[in-house]
Amino acid sequence: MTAFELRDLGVTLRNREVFRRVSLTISAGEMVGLIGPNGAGKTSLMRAALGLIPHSGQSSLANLTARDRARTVAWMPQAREIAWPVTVERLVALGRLPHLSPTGAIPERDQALIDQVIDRMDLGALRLRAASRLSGGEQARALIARAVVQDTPILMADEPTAGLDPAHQISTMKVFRDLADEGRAVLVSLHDLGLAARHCTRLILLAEGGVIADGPPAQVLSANLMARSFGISVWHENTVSGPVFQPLEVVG
Ligand SMILES: Nc1ncnc2c1ncn2[C@@H]1O[C@H](COP(=O)(O)OP(=O)(O)OP(=O)(O)O)[C@@H](O)[C@H]1O
Repeated sequence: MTAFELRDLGVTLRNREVFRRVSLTISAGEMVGLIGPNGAGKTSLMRAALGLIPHSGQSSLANLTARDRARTVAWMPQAREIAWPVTVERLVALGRLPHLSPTGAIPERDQALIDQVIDRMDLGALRLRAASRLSGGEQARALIARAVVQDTPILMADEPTAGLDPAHQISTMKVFRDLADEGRAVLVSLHDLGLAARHCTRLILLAEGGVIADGPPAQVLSANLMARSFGISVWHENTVSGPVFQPLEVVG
């Protein structure tokens, strides 16, 4: 089942074309990693898909009202700013806002979901701490939890694992993968190609002003495409504990 579609999407910022003619269909159940070198346009692609920046072409999400969009897509931007001194528990609960009745009371069912996600994101010990005073990685986990609690059919996250320690990077990718396996569509931009290789069902490689590869991780992470897009040599092997991918050297 199609979760969202982009048709001939293009973004030009300050007279510079970032990418053009990107057409994609993302389906329910897919865990899609968006990869590409710095400045390739990963953030711009996600923001344009959400209708947050001017673009050419179409995105099936761009014309939703703000409320409908918040009920359809949980969006985790790269900038992680927690402006208010709310507790972690309250911050996560804010993810339910698009679903609340006008009285604003949190229903019991919602509280159970909030508790479950706090547990899943390993935030139990932090739940009564002021979110604005957590470390960068702890704040990232709280913001991911807020997005997960939104309980939407689509999840989009811009570099969600940046700044997390290895254990929390892995557990966060597993949470996203579980959400995809449960039938949601997940799109995450990633610089860690090892995590992308292990946890994504599909990779989209953005470079040279467009999508230059789209398919299963083993295909997109090929030596040729990695040399062409990132200028790196790589080591990639299927092991008993899953695919292992390691960038090796800068080439060319
Ligand atoms: N507000 C803006 N005005 C002008 N140019 C911009 C603006 N935002 C981004 N750009 C430019 O657009 C290009 C794509 O940026 P974008 O942040 O989408 O890339 P990215 O692939 O997400 O990069 P990174 O991996 O470094 O996060 C870059 O060259 C960037 O300098």
